[in-house]
Amino acid sequence: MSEASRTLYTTTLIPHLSHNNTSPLRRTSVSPTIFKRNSVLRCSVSTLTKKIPWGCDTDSMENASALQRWLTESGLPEQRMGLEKVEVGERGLVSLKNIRNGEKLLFVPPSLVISPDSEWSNPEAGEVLKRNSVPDWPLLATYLISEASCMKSSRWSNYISALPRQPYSLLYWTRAELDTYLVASQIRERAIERINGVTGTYNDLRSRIFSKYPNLFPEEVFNMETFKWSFGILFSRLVRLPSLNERVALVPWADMLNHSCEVETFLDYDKSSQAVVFTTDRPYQPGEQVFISYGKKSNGELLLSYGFVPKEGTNPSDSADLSVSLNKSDVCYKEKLEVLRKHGLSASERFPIQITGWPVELMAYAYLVVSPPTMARQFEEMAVAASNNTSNKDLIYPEIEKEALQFMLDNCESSILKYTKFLQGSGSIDLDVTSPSQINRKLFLKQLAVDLCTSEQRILFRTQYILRRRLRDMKSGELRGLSIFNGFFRFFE
Ligand SMILES: C[S@@+](CC[C@H](N)C(=O)[O-])C[C@H]1O[C@@H](n2cnc3c(N)ncnc32)[C@H](O)[C@@H]1O
Repeated sequence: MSEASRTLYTTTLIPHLSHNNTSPLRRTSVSPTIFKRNSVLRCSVSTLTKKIPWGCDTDSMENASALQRWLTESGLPEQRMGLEKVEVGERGLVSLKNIRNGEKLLFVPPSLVISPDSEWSNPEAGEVLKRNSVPDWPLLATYLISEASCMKSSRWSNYISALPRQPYSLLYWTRAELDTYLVASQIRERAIERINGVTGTYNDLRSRIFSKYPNLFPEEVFNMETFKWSFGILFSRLVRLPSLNERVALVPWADMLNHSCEVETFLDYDKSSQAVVFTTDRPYQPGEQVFISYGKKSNGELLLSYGFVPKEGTNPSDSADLSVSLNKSDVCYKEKLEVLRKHGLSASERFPIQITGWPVELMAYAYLVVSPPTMARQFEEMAVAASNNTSNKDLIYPEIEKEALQFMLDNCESSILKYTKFLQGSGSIDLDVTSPSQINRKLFLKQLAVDLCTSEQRILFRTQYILRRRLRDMKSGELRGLSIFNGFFRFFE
């Protein structure tokens, strides 16, 4: 949600644990030091699994009010905002008084923040994860499940009860839904990568840790479904706090704030007030919903992590990924792939295009794809520029500029065609449902996909227009040059 969280979400999305072990659960003997007396029975007992409150309906105000009461009793100072049903984001924080521009709000004390150092209601489980050096994200995902399973005996029970039972992120879309609704958008690939990342992380934890301590981590509680839930919560609520060395944290109350593309204010830890705050960048009148920014994210990235798409044309950070590939029939295919790999790239790459233009990395990749064998000595510098690892970014090769622009135009046009096909056919998508709730879900997902594809296609149309105009200008420049040359030729004749 904070500006700093952007890098986390947009790069290596899931912390890396090795993803290669997908073998079925092995039940090994329990470590004697861990399996002490009734160590776990306090919390994660399988018969209670069904009673565990994995959050509530996304618009439940009952649990939200209980959360607010508990936070106040636990040290949250008096607030200038209240938690209410809102038009944007279902539940959100609404101004109770006049709020000035530049005012600090929230003041959530560290004791009400969940971080990788938070105490576990079941300390043995926490110790096992820490002994195994589990990184922050899977650690927090396991922590949330563990605390949820402790129900009322967890100090976070009011917080967990107010979390959405099914976060809106793309983690909850089935493969068939992704294939049907996001067929045109590159976000589909990113969603699949993310789902695979979560699955791999869970499988790794299961084989390395959970299966060795089944009493601490019973599969009835710590399974793929509950991990999908906890990762969904992390993707849509976790923040990085720049003033605390980018520490990741869940900040109850602050995470009830919804996102607006029109504000540029982020959550952070404020050393002077020793609390998590944000500073408004506009005034609010009583009754108005107060917003923060979840970071400079494209509509696709907002859909991926948070499950919503801003209104068309309202997101200045919006972009559409263009996918480009080396040509397999290129005589230099092997050499080009080698230099790309050397600089961390592959035979197919995605580059984000904005309404204002394309990145220099894409142009460098295009140069490499179209460059002839005679330019082999420049392959390396093109790959370096494409990989974003150089200060000398603005490469220009006038002799192949036209081919590079044409290559980008061809890719852009074939991508536009996919969007057009999806958008034209979206009215006739077979919803194939058997219940009213299913039809609601399908219509909801379809609307999100149509909104996303419309905004991405708009960016590609603009890119197509600019590319066509440049190519036309280059051609007319060439023609002008040619006619001047012909004029000289006649003169000398
Ligand atoms: C950090 S939570 C914000 C609180 C949330 N509304 C709640 O009731 O729990 C993020 C979630 O809020 C919703 N949300 C935030 N900003 C939104 C927006 N501009 N439009 C639609 N939904 C939004 C999305 O469901 C997102 O996954």
